[in-house]
This record gives sequence, C-alpha cells and structure tokens, in this order.
Amino acid sequence: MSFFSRAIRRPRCVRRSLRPIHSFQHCYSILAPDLPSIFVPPHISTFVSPYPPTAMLEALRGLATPALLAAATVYFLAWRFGESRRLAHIYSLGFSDPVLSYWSAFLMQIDSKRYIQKQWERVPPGTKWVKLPGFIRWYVLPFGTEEFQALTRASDDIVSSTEAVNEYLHARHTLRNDIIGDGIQVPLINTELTRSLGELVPEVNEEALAALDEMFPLEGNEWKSFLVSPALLQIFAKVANRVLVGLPLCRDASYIKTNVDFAVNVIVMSFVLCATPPPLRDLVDRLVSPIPKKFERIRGYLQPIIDARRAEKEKLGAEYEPHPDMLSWMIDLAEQHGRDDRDIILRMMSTNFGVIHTASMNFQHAFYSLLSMPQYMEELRAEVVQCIDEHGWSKTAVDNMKLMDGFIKESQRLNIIGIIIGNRIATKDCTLAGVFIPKGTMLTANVVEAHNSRDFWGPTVDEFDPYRYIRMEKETGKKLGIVTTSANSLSFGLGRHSCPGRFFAAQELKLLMAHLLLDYEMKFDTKEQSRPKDVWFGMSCMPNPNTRVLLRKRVKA
Ligand code: HEM
Repeated sequence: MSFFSRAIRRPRCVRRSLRPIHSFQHCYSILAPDLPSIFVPPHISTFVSPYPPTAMLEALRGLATPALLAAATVYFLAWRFGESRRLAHIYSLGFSDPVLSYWSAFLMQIDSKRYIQKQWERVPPGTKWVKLPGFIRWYVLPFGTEEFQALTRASDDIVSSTEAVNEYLHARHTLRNDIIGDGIQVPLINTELTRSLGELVPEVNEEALAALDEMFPLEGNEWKSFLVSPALLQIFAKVANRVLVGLPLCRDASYIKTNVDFAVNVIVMSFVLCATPPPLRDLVDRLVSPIPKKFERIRGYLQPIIDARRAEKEKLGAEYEPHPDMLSWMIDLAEQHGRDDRDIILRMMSTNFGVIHTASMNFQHAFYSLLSMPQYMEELRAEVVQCIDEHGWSKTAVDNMKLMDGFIKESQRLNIIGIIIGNRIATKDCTLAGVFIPKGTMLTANVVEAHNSRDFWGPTVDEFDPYRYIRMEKETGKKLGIVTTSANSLSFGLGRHSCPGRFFAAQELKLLMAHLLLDYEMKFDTKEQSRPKDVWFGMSCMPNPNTRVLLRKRVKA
C-alpha cells in the first residue's frame, strides 16, 4: 500500500517517463527471475510499476490475436495476389514462400555474387528455369541451354526488353519512353554507325588523343596522380559525342557535363520512383525530377545545330553533304517518321545515357586489370606498335589487335557489372522451352554462371588469360572477340536486343587502351600499388570510384 501511494504521489510526467523502465523490469524478471536486477539502478528499482505484471501480460494477450490476424491477412494477400503463387512451379534460389523469400532477397542483396553461385550449385539436375528473389519481384532465369535459347529467340511480342527497361529504369519518366519507347533510333546504330566505323577511326582516334591530353595533363618526366573514374567519364563522353554530334560540341565541357549528369539523374530518379507508390509517381516526378532541366539545357545546345543543318541542306540542295554523325541520321529519321525536334533531342539524350557509363566502367575494369598484371604491358604495347606500323591508325589496325581484344574480353568476363543481364518482361502468358511463364514475369540471365562455368571455360576458368580467345578461335575456327555474344559471353546482353553499339564500343575501348600503352607509364596510386576493391550494391557492381593512378609521359624508344 505504501508503495502504491509513493508511486501515485509522483507527478504524472515522471511516472510516464518511467514506464519503459518498469516494463523492462517486468519482462526481465519474467525471463530471468533468479538474476539480481543488475541493469536497473537502485533508485529506480524501488519504484513500483503502474502496470502490475499480470495486467501487462493481459494487455499483450489482447494484442496477440489482432497481430496474428494481421500477419495472416498479409501472408494470405501476398500468397493470393503476389507473384510467388504464379511462379510456384519454378525452382527457387532460396525460400519460395511469399514472406520468407524476403529473407532470401535480403541475403542476396548482401553478397549477390556468392549467393547466386551457391544457390546455383544446389539446383537439381534437369531443372529448366529457376527464380531469384528480389525485394520488388522475382527474376526468372534459364537454367539449361535449351531454355537460354528459348529466351534469346523469343519474339518481341512475347518478351519485351522495352517493358523491362520501363520497369527497372522507370524509363517512361526518366528517358521519356512514353514518347520514344518505340526505339526507332536503335537500328541507326546497327546500320549507319557500324557501317561508318572504318571512316570514323581517324575522328575517334583524334578525339581520344585530345581527351586523354585534356583529362590527364602531364609535364616533363614527373609522376602525377589522377582520380580515374570522373576523368574516364569525360573522356568516353567526348569520344562518343564526336560520333554523336561531332565537333565542336563534343569538346564543350558544359554540354559533356550535362550528359554525364543526366545519366546519373536517370539512375537516381529510377530509385526514387521505385520507392514511390505507383499512383504518386507522376506527381513525384514532376516535383523532384532534375531531368526536365537537363532536357532544356541539351535542347539549348542541339536545337541551333539542328536548325543550322536544315538551313544548310535547304541552301545547298543536291550539293549538301550530310555530317557523318548520329544527329544527322536522327534528323533524317525524324523527317521520315514525322517526328518533331523534341523527339530528336530525347533520342540523342537516351543514346548518350547508354554509351557513356557502360563504356567507362568496362574500360576502368580493363585498365585496372592491366595495372594489376603489368607483365602483359610490354606484349600489348608490342602488338599495338606492330599493328600501327603495318596499317596506320585504321580499322584494320584496331581489328588486328587480337591480344588487346582478348585482354579486354577477359576483363569483361571476370569483372562483371551485375549478376544478371538482358532483362525482358513477358508481355503475355507463354510457354518457353516447355515451361509456363505467366504474363508480367521478369526474365533475365545469370552472368556469374555464364562467365565462370567450369564446364564451358575449363579448369583455368578462374585465371585471367588474355590468350584464351586466340586459342579458342584456333581450336574452333569460330570468331571470338569482344563483340561476340553467346550463352557464355553476356557482357553485351543476349539475343535480338544485345547491344548494337558493341562494335563502336570495342573500337573506342581498344583505341584508348592503345594510346595509354603507347604514351604513358602507369601504376596504381595506392599503398601496396594494388587494385582497390570493386563496389557492390545489391545485384550491381562498379569499379572502385576512388581509384587513383599515377601517370607519367612515356619516353618512346
Ligand atoms: C562497353 C560498352 C557497352 C556495354 C558494356 C553495353 C552493354 C549493353 C547491354 C548489356 C545492353 C542490354 C542488352 C540486352 O538487353 O540484351 C545494351 C543495350 C543497348 N546498347 Fe549498349 N553497351 C555499351 C556501349 C554502347 C554504345 C557505345 C552504344 C551506342 C553507340 C550502345 C547502345 C545500346 C542500345 C541502343 C541498346 C538497346 C538495344 C535494344 O534494346 O535493342 N551501347 N548495351
């Protein structure tokens, strides 16, 4: 009684603030009744809780039923309307249960490469498709060759790469795929750009030299330290824009920066929109997206050029010589399809998004592989010198750099930029390699397995061997270069939507590497001169953005 009265006499606010401590005391005494109350200071332990233990247990018991009911409802809804039930017939890499699969998704996010490797090893032989848990959805992957081929051969009206991009990049908002989602500009890369690669070598080469000089300025014979990632982004943006818009715009620092930033904006906005409930996405996009401003800036650069080229064409008539760049091809394309100038500018921005970061990341990986295996430098240099001596800076010379090709391809094999590649969404219920795939399923391929399969690559699968492809070409008689895509070479995706820009990309990667080898001495600017660890986030990986290298001008013999 005296305890009660003491407690009652305390002001209400004090009693309230003590509630958590009292609750803890009660739980503690229930869980460990024999232990002394070591966690509770003596002046507090003399108080009496306003909630006697039995009352609290009653309260908890009262809450238990609604909590259980709520959990059962969530579980039922997840099972009834979620993807898990529709994909129940497909083997799971982890828990298949609609709720427990989130635990698998969590484990997968922590170390996705190891997760998929370990789970893949456990798949029973004869399995056709498997599914990988994500936080947002399941990813369905072909397990065998027949299923992989079914995926690569499936037509666009069954599996859509555009719908997949619309989902994971929120491309309707970020890349304005609501306007340019028909992708009519993509064939220009396969046709006009790839056909012009030979003619473009002198220009690409000139731009590569100018961009390297600008981003890695050196004087005398001193070593100088550079942060690689931002420098390479600029270099690749400039080189690519030499063939996208030509001179002088490709050297305009502000235009280049706007395009590089735009790509980052697209990624950031795709995360923001992913976290936004679908009905609010339009609004959030309108309120926070920096992309419309980027569009206005790019329009400021491109519109005068578009106008000038049209005026020139009108003035010169039959004597007009079109500029050999993507902008000219896009202007013609827009004319054929009756599209306005906004359409052209959006397509140019979308192309820029696809060319800068991918090439820069692939090059960083190859560059860091070279710095960590300097034993290959002399052989690669010798090859470059021989090819240039024989053919000058030409397409033939670049094509003949076989060791360089193998080196970059081997770097792509072992340094992946994500564990899955080639996302497609099933646009209707369908059957692929004999298995039912429901509408809306995200299909994709396992890069980790493709690039590290001991069965395919043999016992040296874990070794970095740039001669691997030269040997394989001799043995099989099949061409096997950076640009070759197959079930075991997925860096450029798969099937009919594999990267059409890979021929240009291979050319620029090789040209830049050739110039670095000929004109620079190089090493890591790190303590042990070792390669900094790649950075993984979820299913994606990028070369360490803090990597610094030491460069100095190379004295040529
Ligand atoms: C090393 C550099 C590059 C890498 C690693 C790369 C990689 C990829 C990948 C993985 C895809 C998806 C393929 C699929 O879904 O199956 C893709 C698509 C695409 N890439 Fe690249 N790419 C690179 C450079 C380029 C360049 C330079 C261009 C343009 C000149 C380009 C234009 C495209 C286009 C337009 C698509 C979409 C194709 C379609 O939907 O049909 N890429 N790229």
